Amino acid sequence: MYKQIVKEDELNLIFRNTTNEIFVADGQGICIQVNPECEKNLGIDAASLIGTNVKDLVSRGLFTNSTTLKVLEEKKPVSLIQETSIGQKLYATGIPVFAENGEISRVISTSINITEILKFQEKVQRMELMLDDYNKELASIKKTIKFNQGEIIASSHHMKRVYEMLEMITQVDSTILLLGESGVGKSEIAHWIHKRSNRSNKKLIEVNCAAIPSNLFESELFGYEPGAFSGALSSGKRGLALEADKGTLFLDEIGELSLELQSKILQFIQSKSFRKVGGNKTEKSDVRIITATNRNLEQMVNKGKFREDLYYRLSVIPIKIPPLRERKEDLIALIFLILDNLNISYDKKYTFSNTTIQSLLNHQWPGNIRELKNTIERICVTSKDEYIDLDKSSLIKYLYFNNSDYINEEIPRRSSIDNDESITNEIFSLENDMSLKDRVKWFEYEIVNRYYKKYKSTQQVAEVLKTSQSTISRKLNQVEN
Ligand SMILES: Nc1ncnc2c1ncn2[C@@H]1O[C@H](COP(=O)(O)OP(=O)(O)OP(=O)(O)O)[C@@H](O)[C@H]1O
Repeated sequence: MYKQIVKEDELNLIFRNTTNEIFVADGQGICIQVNPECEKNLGIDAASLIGTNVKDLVSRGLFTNSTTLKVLEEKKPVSLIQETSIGQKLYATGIPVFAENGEISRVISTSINITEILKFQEKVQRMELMLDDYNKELASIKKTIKFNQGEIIASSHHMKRVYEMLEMITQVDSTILLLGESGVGKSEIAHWIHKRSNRSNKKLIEVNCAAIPSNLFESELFGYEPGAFSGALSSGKRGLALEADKGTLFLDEIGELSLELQSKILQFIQSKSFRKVGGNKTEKSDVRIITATNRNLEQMVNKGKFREDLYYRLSVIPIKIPPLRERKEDLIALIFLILDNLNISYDKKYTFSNTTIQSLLNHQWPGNIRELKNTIERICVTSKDEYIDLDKSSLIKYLYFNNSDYINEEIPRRSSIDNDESITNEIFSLENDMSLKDRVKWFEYEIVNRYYKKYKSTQQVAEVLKTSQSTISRKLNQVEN
């Protein structure tokens, strides 16, 4: 049988080279031996420790919680955590060695340095707390992300006020005027109001005043009698106002109506009655009216472009929906909502990196929610991976809307312009007094108009020119009104 003989110098070698600290004291608690690891942990050399009572070392503040003292007191093995004066944290175990007389002759303490482990543990705890905070934040975002189930995203101060107002007015029948830039969500809000009103079991009829040509507007809205005009259906037409009876009539882009049509609308709002085109019978329709515009109606009233009496009738409850750039707090919720909806529609799991979210948050979104939604959709559907990591400069190529799409000022009428060629000449002429801004607007109008002549549909032009139908209608109307 192999008999293991360990020589003393070999034991010494092990004692000196172990990475665990070894501290040996006698039965009185006087230090009699330490290894180099102990010198390292305490920041003091062996000579200053050996021969000193542990009580003195503790009272000098060299370390806290002495295993030696505890073992001497309890006469059994103990384990505890110590901290040394140089900031090391040790997990120490002390073991008593008994002499034949039953007294403790030695206390052997070994320790492992757990400073780094504790730091790591602290880091993990901090991360867990952060994760907890993120989860809470996410839960609160998810609470507001319920637009489809009937909630409006209102994390920002501005939108909270709008939301409070909306909640107050859903049950009353007052006329509402929704104001705000293109794409802020006016139509969505009109639908939201209807769904919450006591008319929700009836229809909401949406009429885009800019999309229906002026000459057809009256017959579309109020209907017509058989044979009322050439090309009319022989059965006549009921009209949208009657379709909306007991429900809601939503007149979008009300600022685009001609003065003549404005008077017809005023008459209808005042009396809730109308006559079909070609008819002489008075029809009644009980509708709640919601209107919306991205125009400055007050300014239009001052310029004589909008009837003052109609303006006052419509703005019984005016609600201004702030642009996205003024409600950054809603942006994050909208990003996640749009992404969620997209994932549902395309059965995908698109996720955005922090950089992508930050780039989206930093953009001003002149086209508001519509621009945000289109951009997110473009980013996702053109991405090879479901995990999308996009920085600010890469975001630019997904933004196809241009600020001028959202400006609603009018172009001054130039009566001298009557054909394509003279328009182009005038725009580029060095002789006239037109400002650069007006020339750009005329130029835009020209492009849109030429496409309109070709396609005869604002919807198709919008698709070709990659913008919204309302933008196209507005640009056409800027000069035609
Ligand atoms: N809170 C919302 N959550 C998700 N999508 C929204 C929200 N609000 C609006 N949208 C989306 O943004 C787009 C623009 O909204 P909407 O048509 O309601 O704007 P608008 O202010 O009526 O614009 P315009 O003046 O051009 O008619 C739509 O696609 C709509 O579905």
